[in-house]
Amino acid sequence: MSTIQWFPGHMAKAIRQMEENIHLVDIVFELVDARIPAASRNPEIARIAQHKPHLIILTKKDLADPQQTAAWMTYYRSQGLAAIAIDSRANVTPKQITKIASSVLADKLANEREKGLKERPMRAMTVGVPNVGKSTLLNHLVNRKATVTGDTPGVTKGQQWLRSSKHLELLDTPGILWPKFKDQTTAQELALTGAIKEKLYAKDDVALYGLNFFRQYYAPALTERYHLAPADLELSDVDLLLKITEKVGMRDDYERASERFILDARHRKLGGFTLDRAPKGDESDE
Ligand SMILES: Nc1nc2c(ncn2[C@@H]2O[C@H](COP(=O)(O)OP(=O)(O)OP(=O)(O)O)[C@@H](O)[C@H]2O)c(=O)[nH]1
Repeated sequence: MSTIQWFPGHMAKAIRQMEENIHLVDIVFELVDARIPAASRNPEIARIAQHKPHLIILTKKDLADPQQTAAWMTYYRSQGLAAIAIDSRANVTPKQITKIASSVLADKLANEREKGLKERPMRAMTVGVPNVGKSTLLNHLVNRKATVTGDTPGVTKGQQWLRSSKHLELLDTPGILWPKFKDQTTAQELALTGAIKEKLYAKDDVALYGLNFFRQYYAPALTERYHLAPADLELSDVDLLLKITEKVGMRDDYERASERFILDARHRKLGGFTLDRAPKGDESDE
C-alpha cells in the first residue's frame, strides 16, 4: 500500500500564521467532518489552540450516519465540549452559531461587562482540514460570497477577517493538514472523504479501505448498490473490488471502479456513513 502524505508550504505557513494570531481571538471554531470526527481533528490545532475555548462544528452531517452523529454529540457533551452538527450548505444561521459561542464565552463576556469594558464582537478563528466546508459555512455567516468554495481540497489559501454581525467576527484560515499522519487509517479516511488532493493517493488503496469498512458496518448499502450476492461479501477485499468492477460493467478496469466506489460514497449513493465510530463517554477520541 502506498503512503499518503500532504503538507505543502502554504499549510506550513498557515500554521505559523495561526500561531501568531491565536492571541487575537476568543474562541476557536473547529470544523470537523461528521463522517470522520476523529481523523479530521488536527493535532496541530489542538496544540496551537490548547488554551482557547472551542466550538466543534461537525459539518456534512447530511452525508454522515445520523446515529453516529448523535452518538458523537453525546460524547462531546460528556466531555464538556460545545458542539453542533450542521449541513454547511443549508441549515445554519449566524444566530445559532453566535448563541452557542456566547454561551461558551459567557463567563469571559460577563467579566468584561463587570469591569465596565465596552461591548465588543466575539472573535473566532475558524479552522479545519481542506474541503471540510469552511468557506461554505463562512459565506452563510457573513451572508455573502466572501470566500471561494469548491469541491477540491485546498481552495482557500490565505487568512482574512470577516464580519458576521456586530456580535461576531471571524478569522478565516486555509484548510490545513499536519506534517505526519498518526497512521495510514487517518490518511485513508481523509482521502476517502475528499480532504486530500486526488493525485496524492492510490484510488484502489482507498477504495479497498472503504469497501472493507462498508462491508463491516453498512453491508446492505453495498449489496444493494452493486447488486451483490450475500456470499460476495465473504470474498477477499481485492476479489470484492473485482466483483464490483464486473458488476458496474468496467470489465477489469478496477482503477476506474475504485474511483466509482469513492465517488458513490462521497455523493451519498451508499447512504450516510461515519468512518470514525463515536467513543463511549469515558474513552478519548485523540
Ligand atoms: N453535502 C454537503 N456538502 C458540503 C457541506 N459543506 C460543504 N460542502 C461541499 O463541500 C465542498 C467543499 O466546501 P468548501 O466550503 O469549499 O470547503 P473548504 O473547507 O472551504 O475547503 P478548502 O478551501 O479546501 O479549505 C463544496 O463542494 C461544498 O458545496 C455540507 O455540510 N454538506
